[in-house]
Amino acid sequence: MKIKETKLPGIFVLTPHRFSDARGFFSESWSQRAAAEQGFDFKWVQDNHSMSRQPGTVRGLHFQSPPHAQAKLVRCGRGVLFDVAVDIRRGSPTYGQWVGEQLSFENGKQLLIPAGFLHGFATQAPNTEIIYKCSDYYAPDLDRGIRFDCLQIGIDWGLGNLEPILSKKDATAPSLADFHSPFVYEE
Ligand SMILES: Cc1cn([C@H]2C[C@H](O)[C@@H](COP(=O)(O)OP(=O)(O)O[C@H]3O[C@@H](C)C(=O)[C@@H](O)[C@H]3O)O2)c(=O)[nH]c1=O
Repeated sequence: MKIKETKLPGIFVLTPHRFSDARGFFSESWSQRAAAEQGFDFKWVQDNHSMSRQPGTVRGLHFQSPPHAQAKLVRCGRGVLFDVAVDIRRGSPTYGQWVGEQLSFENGKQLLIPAGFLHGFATQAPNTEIIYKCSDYYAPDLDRGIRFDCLQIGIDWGLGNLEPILSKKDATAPSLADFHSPFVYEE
């Protein structure tokens, strides 16, 4: 497993080794032991899987509030997507900053996003599937969102000419300016 921190401290790209042979490949997509050797201490309790039919589907930006905040480990099962994390920890030197990584079935990359960050993604191919581990269970009352096109964050989703396809909830989400984050930065 190759582990590389992104330009946004706290967000990592994990690339599992693929053992290829005539049949295809094998990889360990997560190893608690390998992660512990890197100083990571995540315990996953829920796996999510969603599929988006149309390229240009944007889901996000989402987070769950404490006491059920979620860390996430995200990968692409089929197709291609642009996965994004945004720092929303109050007092963080990188508050409001974002990082994006292209995740695909082909490249096998995973994005590790701790609690305290927004998560969202845009699909770049038909029928794209995302699979992600979560460190806490879904808590609908604590499910929150920020606009994917919030000007203060300024994410370049790489949509080109595609009109973003959003859920109703995401289309009416507030921007960062109208938001008091429940997360506080700890050094
Ligand atoms: C997130 C979630 C949703 N649901 C249900 C609620 C709803 O009826 C249906 C669709 O939910 P949503 O519209 O919120 O799905 P979606 O927009 O895909 O939400 C997800 O977006 C990505 C970016 C994340 O990071 C996730 O944490 C989650 O917020 O699925 C669950 O049962 N469990 C879950 O964990």
